[in-house]
Amino acid sequence: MKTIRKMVCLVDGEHYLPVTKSALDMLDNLEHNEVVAVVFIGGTEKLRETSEEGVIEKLGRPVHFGDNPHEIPYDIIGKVIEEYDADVVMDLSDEPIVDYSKRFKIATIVLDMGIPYEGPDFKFYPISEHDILKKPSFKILGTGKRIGKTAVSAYAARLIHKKEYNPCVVAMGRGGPEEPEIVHGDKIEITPQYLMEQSDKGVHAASDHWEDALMSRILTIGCRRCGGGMVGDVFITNMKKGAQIANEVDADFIIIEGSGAAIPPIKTDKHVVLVGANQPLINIENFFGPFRIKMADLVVLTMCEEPMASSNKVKRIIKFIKSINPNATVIPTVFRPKALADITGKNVLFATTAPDSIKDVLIEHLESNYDCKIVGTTSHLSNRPLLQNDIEKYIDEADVMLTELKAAAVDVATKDALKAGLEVVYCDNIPLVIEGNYESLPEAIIKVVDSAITAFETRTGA
Ligand SMILES: Nc1ncnc2c1ncn2[C@@H]1O[C@H](COP(=O)(O)OP(=O)(O)OP(=O)(O)O)[C@@H](O)[C@H]1O
Ligand SMILES: O=C(O)[C@@H](COP(=O)(O)O)OP(=O)(O)O
Repeated sequence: MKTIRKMVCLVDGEHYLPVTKSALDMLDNLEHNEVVAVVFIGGTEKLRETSEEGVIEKLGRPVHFGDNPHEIPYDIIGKVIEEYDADVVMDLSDEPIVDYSKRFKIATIVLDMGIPYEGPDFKFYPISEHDILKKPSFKILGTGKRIGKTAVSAYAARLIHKKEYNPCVVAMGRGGPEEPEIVHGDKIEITPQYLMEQSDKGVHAASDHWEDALMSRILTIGCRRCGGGMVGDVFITNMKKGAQIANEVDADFIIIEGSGAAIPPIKTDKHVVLVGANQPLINIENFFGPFRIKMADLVVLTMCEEPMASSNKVKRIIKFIKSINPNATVIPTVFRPKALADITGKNVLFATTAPDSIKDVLIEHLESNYDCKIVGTTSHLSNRPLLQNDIEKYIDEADVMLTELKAAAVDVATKDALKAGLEVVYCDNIPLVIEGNYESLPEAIIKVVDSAITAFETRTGA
């Protein structure tokens, strides 16, 4: 037997009330649907009856109003959903009361309460979350691709390990394995030759769980996903299986890592949200950027330097994040490369996915910190033909291929370098907090870990 859907409808004064009433009656007459309440979200043009009592009488059901008739009562929408324990919100309004941006704001509120938001030609679903983890956990999600989720995930795993908790990472990626794959970064030595063997077997050996395992030397579990919706759900993923494996392995804290702007469909105790200051402001401040930001206990704002982001842009993003999620800690950072093996005095060919515009900063950092010479750089690690051209250009001058473990790092960069007799050294991206009055990143991460452990213990009585 299907249950009845309790529906809250959003209506306005830009529709003639009898027209709105006929839509409400129609929705009410649908089998399995009950309009439990109406929220009046503004407008006057078609109202002959302007008193609240008059509108309630004309619509024939409970109607809720905000204090200011010229503003959408976002808070009232949330309260009404709660009061009526609604299952869905149906929007019967239109321009000029709602526009695209206002609808995304409404959607953010509704979806955050775990129910769908519908209109005549759209339906947004809340994200799915499997409640299956049997250990304390947090998840790392982001507002876009290549903004540092993996770098921060690996950094957090190392910190947690130092605290003598035993973490594992479950990562999903679009190049992940058909069946969740365990990489024992804690036990095996992940050498370039070992990664080549994996790659020759058809494995995407530069997938995020390999990167996490190499950078942090902990156990990781790799999963795949296809598709990413606007809110953050994926179309398919084997992450549920991956999370179940995490319950069984020798680890006592679980980091669940997202892919692109897709949110891992696994319920966790806390959330770390990565936002790239290099991203267009519209994607951070509008659409479903705020939905992700509101989930955060900690926001790591990455790429906070020129030319990716001016200091004014960074300040504006921090202010915006604090305005919509005042409880979250916000830490602005930049990334700097760290070689995982000695490259002192070597001639280095550096392969990265970082944009060309930051190349000189990264070269300067490597040369001054490692006393090496960067004889060539390619920022085409994720474009195989261009990468191959760049490698051919510089390979004769280099002793070492220094590469991030991403994209074509194994099947092209490592392979070509080994073939040419070069040493291959992998490179991590370390988040550093920018100058200013900000919390320490390690402390903020450990705070999230501790609060996740407390939340887990409270939730499970453990
Ligand atoms: N100083 C910098 N400025 C801009 N980009 C940088 C800088 N340093 C590193 N990067 C780039 O930042 C990105 C960080 O990638 P990271 O993998 O951590 O992000 P992600 O969101 O997890 O993506 P993926 O899942 O592909 O690994 C890389 O492309 C790296 O080359
Ligand atoms: O493309 C993706 O799904 C991952 C990387 O995938 P893998 O290479 O790890 O499979 O990158 P992200 O979007 O997290 O920045």
